Amino acid sequence: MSAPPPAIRVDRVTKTFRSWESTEGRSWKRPFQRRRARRTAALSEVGMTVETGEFIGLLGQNGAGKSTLIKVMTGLLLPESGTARLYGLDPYADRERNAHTMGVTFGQRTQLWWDLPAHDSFTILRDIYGLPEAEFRATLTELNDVLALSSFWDTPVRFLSLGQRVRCDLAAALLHRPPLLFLDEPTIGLDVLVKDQVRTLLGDLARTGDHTIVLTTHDMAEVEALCRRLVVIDAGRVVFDGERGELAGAAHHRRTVVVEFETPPGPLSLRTAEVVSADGTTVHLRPHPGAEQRQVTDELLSAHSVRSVVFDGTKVEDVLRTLYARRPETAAAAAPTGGPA
Ligand SMILES: Nc1ncnc2c1ncn2[C@@H]1O[C@H](COP(=O)(O)OP(=O)(O)OP(=O)(O)O)[C@@H](O)[C@H]1O
Repeated sequence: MSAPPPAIRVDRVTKTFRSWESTEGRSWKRPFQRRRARRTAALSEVGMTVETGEFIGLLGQNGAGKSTLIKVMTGLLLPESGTARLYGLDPYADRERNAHTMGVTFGQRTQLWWDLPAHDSFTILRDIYGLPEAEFRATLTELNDVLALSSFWDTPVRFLSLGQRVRCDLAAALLHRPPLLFLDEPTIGLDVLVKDQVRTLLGDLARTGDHTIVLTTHDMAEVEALCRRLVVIDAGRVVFDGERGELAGAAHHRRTVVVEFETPPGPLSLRTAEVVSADGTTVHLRPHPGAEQRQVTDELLSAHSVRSVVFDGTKVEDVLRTLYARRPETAAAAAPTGGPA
């Protein structure tokens, strides 16, 4: 018997957007200004496979292509080349079947009926998914315990604050208990307490091993708390796909060390690190590639009176900064095409 297909398989997906830009600058005085076409390669030959039970962080700078990839994976957009499959099914052609197995949130945009109270949207979704009443009530009670929705779920969605709306969107995505979740910035606009609760909820779902979760976020604390595997997109291309702990090596990221000496150490020559800067008793070092934290500390302590040694730059955020800085041109993917229209 062949193995079941992975939860997600994306193979060489490319998506280019065409838009128009003025060649003469914007002005209401020039309504018939000349325009030229602009091509944006939002995704270029993107590939990845996500097995059932994985929780991946899909990361990248603004405009990197994360939302476009989620739209392709969820069948909202057709790629111009390449394929996407969810449990072996085409997300676009089989979107009705897939709707039962996946939940999607787009933090920036609501999936709820704008003029209806959120609770009415939940009831409509109950009917769309054919959920038994008892199951619907039990799930909604659980979600309400975590997301505290009941004080505003009778208010039309368009009157909700961003944080309230995002919480309702999250509940709508989880209502039919889908095994596959695409969460595009699910905690945007949430206060710290609700953010913590959502993080706990996602962590609990992940621990069951039954849920496959793709999370995009600009909150690196969230990534460190939840995601073991990271896929980093830059200018529409996958530039890293691996364990979180491997990211620093792949980015050639070197941490810095801030050493506070008892007295100014004078010129320093170390086997394990180079001096980046020195100011009185404070010295910034950069460990040589391969030098471990303990080796640097041992060398410092063996020859000097040291007050403190702080290793910096170990966070995902610091490593991503290094990774992005390695790219020659930030806007490499966007290029004007053709002449004036
Ligand atoms: N409908 C569209 N028409 C034209 N260009 C688009 C369209 N949608 C996205 N783009 C462009 O495609 C690129 C990728 O956009 P996308 O929304 O996927 O980025 P993102 O990584 O999700 O960014 P962010 O973190 O800011 O949400 C951007 O340059 C964006 O301007």
